[in-house]
Amino acid sequence: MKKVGILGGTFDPPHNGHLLAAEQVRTALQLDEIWFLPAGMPPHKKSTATPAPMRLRMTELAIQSNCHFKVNGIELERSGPSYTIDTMKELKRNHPDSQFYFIIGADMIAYLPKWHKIDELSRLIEFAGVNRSGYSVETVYPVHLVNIPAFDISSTLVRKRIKEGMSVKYMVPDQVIQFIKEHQLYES
Ligand SMILES: Nc1ncnc2c1ncn2[C@@H]1O[C@H](COP(=O)(O)OP(=O)(O)OP(=O)(O)O)[C@@H](O)[C@H]1O
Ligand SMILES: O=C(O)c1ccc[n+]([C@@H]2O[C@H](COP(=O)([O-])O)[C@@H](O)[C@H]2O)c1
Repeated sequence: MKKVGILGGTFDPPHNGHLLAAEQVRTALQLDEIWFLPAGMPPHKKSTATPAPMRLRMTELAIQSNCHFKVNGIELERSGPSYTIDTMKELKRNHPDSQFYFIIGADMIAYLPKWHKIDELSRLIEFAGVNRSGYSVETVYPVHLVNIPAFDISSTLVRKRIKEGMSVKYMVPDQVIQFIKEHQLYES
């Protein structure tokens, strides 16, 4: 069986906290690959400001330097909320030779009780959880915890800094910064 980590996210934009978490989980759990999964319409966010094709492209640019990282656009092909259970059922059907670990930060660990069909989902796949500043990793759900050097950064912070004209170098991969500048994202 191939062991595959899935990092689902809005990636508006992707940042080095995502890359750090993915690489730490990959090595700690000896996963073969990490698939970055941009969410079409994230279930608990009302709207995403940036169109899906741009978030997909930024995610492709972000992962370029790691040969174990791939991007999977499956959720962008579906309309309606991107429930993880639907995605993972489809991925399992299409890749019967793979065992999936869904990677989540501590904010999402806290939110697990509210996930759609969470009991069924937690029987279907494994969860890998990473710490994140300001959130507890305690949960009643079975989560493989991976302790990472906390990088206190979020897409919200990146968007805010760009809007205020502050540097995001070393917070966001250079190629993503280039894309953001070319398309004048997050400036207003
Ligand atoms: N700095 C970080 N450290 C660890 N995990 C993170 C970090 N940033 C994001 N994650 C995790 O990555 C996944 C995708 O996150 P997402 O794309 O929503 O980024 P975000 O920074 O949380 O965005 P936003 O600020 O817009 O809510 C989530 O499971 C989230 O918990
Ligand atoms: O399926 C659900 O109910 C569910 C609820 C909250 C979050 N998720 C998934 O968790 C991942 C991280 O979410 P977000 O909003 O932090 O980008 C992303 O892949 C979401 O689709 C999934």
